[in-house]
Amino acid sequence: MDFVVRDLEKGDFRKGFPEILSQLTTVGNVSLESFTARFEEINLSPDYKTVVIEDSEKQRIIATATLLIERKFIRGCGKAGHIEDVVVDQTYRGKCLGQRVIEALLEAAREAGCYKVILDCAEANAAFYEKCGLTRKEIQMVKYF
Ligand SMILES: CC(=O)SCCNC(=O)CCNC(=O)[C@H](O)C(C)(C)COP(=O)(O)OP(=O)(O)OC[C@H]1O[C@@H](n2cnc3c(N)ncnc32)[C@H](O)[C@@H]1OP(=O)(O)O
Repeated sequence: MDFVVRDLEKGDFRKGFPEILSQLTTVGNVSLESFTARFEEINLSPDYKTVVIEDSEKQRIIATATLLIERKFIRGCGKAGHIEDVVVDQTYRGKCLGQRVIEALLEAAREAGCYKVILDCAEANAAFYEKCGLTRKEIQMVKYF
């Protein structure tokens, strides 16, 4: 099987990008137009990076994860990376593809000069992130609107 790790492209809408995200959470109504508008918006920013893995034989997106770079005042106006929306298609799990997308984002964060990368996850996924080299720290809090 031929797996390619690369940045998200406009054509990925038709290669199953919304479907892969629906294995993580509720995607809602995302049309090609709204996907394209959001893609163009984040593509202009140096502070967003969404990576995907494509099964090139099937031309399907089988994994994705996003890095957001926060520009801080603390730490000498340092930058912190936030990893979000990590998912691997259920038929491809256990093949180190999750690890590959995380490694790609950690490297991107390092290259962008981030002093740390953080993320929130369920207890059930903590061991996966520990395998990727992250460690536990503090707790998550939320308020939905
Ligand atoms: C910040 C966020 O977005 S959190 C949301 C995370 N995403 C989800 O919960 C969506 C549903 N789950 C998934 O998509 C996948 O199961 C993922 C992304 C969590 C893991 O992806 P996979 O490709 O299956 O993981 P991968 O094969 O790279 O695993 C790497 C290592 O972690 C281990 N691992 C993976 N998942 C788990 C787990 N839930 N518990 C314990 N160990 C795990 C693997 O066994 C492997 O260890 P090894 O190197 O010793 O063999």
